[in-house]
Amino acid sequence: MTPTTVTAPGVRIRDLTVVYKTPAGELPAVSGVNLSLEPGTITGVVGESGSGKSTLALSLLNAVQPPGRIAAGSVEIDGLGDVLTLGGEDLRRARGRQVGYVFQAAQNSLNPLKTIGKQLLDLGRSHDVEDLRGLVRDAKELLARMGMDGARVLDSHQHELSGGMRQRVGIMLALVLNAKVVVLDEPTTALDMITQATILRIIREVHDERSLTTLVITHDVGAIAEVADSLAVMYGGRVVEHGEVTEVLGAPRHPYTQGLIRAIPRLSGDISEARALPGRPPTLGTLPAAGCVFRERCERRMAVCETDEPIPVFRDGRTVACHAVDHPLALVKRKEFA
Ligand SMILES: Nc1ncnc2c1ncn2[C@@H]1O[C@H](COP(=O)(O)OP(=O)(O)OP(=O)(O)O)[C@@H](O)[C@H]1O
Repeated sequence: MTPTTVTAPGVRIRDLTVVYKTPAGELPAVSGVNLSLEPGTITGVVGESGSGKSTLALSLLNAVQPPGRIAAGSVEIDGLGDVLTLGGEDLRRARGRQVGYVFQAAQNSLNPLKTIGKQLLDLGRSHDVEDLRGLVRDAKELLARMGMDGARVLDSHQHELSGGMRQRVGIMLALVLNAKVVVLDEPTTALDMITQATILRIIREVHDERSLTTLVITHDVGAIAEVADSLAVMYGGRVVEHGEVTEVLGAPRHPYTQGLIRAIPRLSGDISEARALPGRPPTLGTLPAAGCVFRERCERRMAVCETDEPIPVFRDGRTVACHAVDHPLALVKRKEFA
């Protein structure tokens, strides 16, 4: 592994809106999202299926595909600029070199006809890596770092590897070009709990060793606590809460985060204490056009939630978008004197 002295870059997502074309017109899957990834940290993004996590991850690589489209916003990465203004060759180079990624279902995205080693060389050539021997050496070291026999893995086809091994190969391919920003979308999906824990630990170690800025998408709130520094909670295309992971999980403020945490089954204690969040998350077609997107499922729903979308408010190291949390009295007053 090449030691590096370069400091980790920061990433600033500003007012990001991504829409998908549907029979009912273009509808937002990500709506006005603001999120900063602090240099050298791991940010986890959690939320139920359909909350916009993968769409957000794709935006970091300007890789949203039709029928999707980035309708507004910017994604500034230190040393690279606004990724959303990059195109063609610049964008292709940035992906892999500056922003490494493992997309959802990475285990299935390897080419079944080529050995992993051949795919590694293809990747190196497509990024004009001159020292291909060095690349192979780095790949082997990374694989060894993840507890695998590098030479054997590079000689294998994907069908010769287990799910956990393929997942680690995906992570190796995301890291091997020395990208400083790494996006991992559901890196542990479909793995058993022990393998999940191992992969998350490896992600944390490699992140620290290489001084990266990392985004990890998952629907597994329990698993993310082990690996992330900060946690963003998404619902209906919005980031409804964001803060330090221990604080968000230890003292959640948004009613949705509270519900998500109550729904985690605990290994110790009564399993019946885990209470599933009532109702279902919205789809693009059922997202309300005005007001709070979570109100249908919210036990703290108020009249204002029907009409006004809550604005994210930063207080005490935490950003929360909820009328009930944000100055409930001030809102009542505002209504009274309006
Ligand atoms: N290609 C597409 N065409 C139309 N709608 C889409 C498309 N891709 C995603 N969507 C919709 O956009 C919304 C956000 O999807 P996204 O995959 O980003 O959510 P997610 O939180 O990553 O969900 P999951 O955990 O299931 O992957 C969903 O309502 C989804 O149905």
